[in-house]
Amino acid sequence: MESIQNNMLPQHLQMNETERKLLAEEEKKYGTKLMEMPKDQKYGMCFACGEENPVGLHLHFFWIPNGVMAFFTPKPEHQSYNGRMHGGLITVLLDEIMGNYLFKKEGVPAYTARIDLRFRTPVQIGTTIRCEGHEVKRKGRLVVMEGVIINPDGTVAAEATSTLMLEK
Ligand SMILES: CCCCCCCCCC(=O)SCCNC(=O)CCNC(=O)[C@H](O)C(C)(C)COP(=O)(O)OP(=O)(O)OC[C@H]1O[C@@H](n2cnc3c(N)ncnc32)[C@H](O)[C@@H]1OP(=O)(O)O
Repeated sequence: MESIQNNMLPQHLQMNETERKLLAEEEKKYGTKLMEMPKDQKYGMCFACGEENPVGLHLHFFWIPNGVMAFFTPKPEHQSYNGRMHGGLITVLLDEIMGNYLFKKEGVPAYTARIDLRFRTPVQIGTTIRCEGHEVKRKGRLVVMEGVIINPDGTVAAEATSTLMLEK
């Protein structure tokens, strides 16, 4: 269960209170507890999800029907123009949510071969955004995924389509 796992983690790896509250709201919406994807020991230095990376984003991913969800609250060190989250880091969130989902689902690394991304509205530092990803189609080892980031007011902050190659 997420809440038990979260409490057992060191403070800097835990989801914050707002993220936990939003997770509970999503669970209410889906009518079920959402299971967290296990952390991968082999890739502990991953910038987006690794627990061993001292400057990482320490994301937590949850299975949702046909996809994946995560929350992120950008800090001052994640900005570009004052108060606005850096677009490169928004790209990291989208790349990761699509790639990590495939990795966990298939059990082999999924390498991003292409990512097309549209920044629609700014993400403000200190706000909690919701990231979602789901599979669109596949042909052999090539998989097309879609990802979206939603601001607290429900507006789309960014959306992306990526093509990933599954390792043989
Ligand atoms: C917990 C651990 C953390 C998990 C994190 C996951 C999230 C992060 C994901 C990433 O960001 S991975 C890092 C960034 N990406 C890379 O480093 C990938 C670098 N590129 C490569 O390694 C290779 O280009 C790649 C493996 C993607 C493909 O090379 P291959 O040599 O295996 O394939 P090839 O180029 O021969 O193409 C094979 C087929 O795929 C097709 N293809 C390749 N790229 C394509 C593309 N982008 N769109 C459409 N088709 C594509 C290509 O046309 C061809 O079709 P055909 O067989 O029909 O001829």
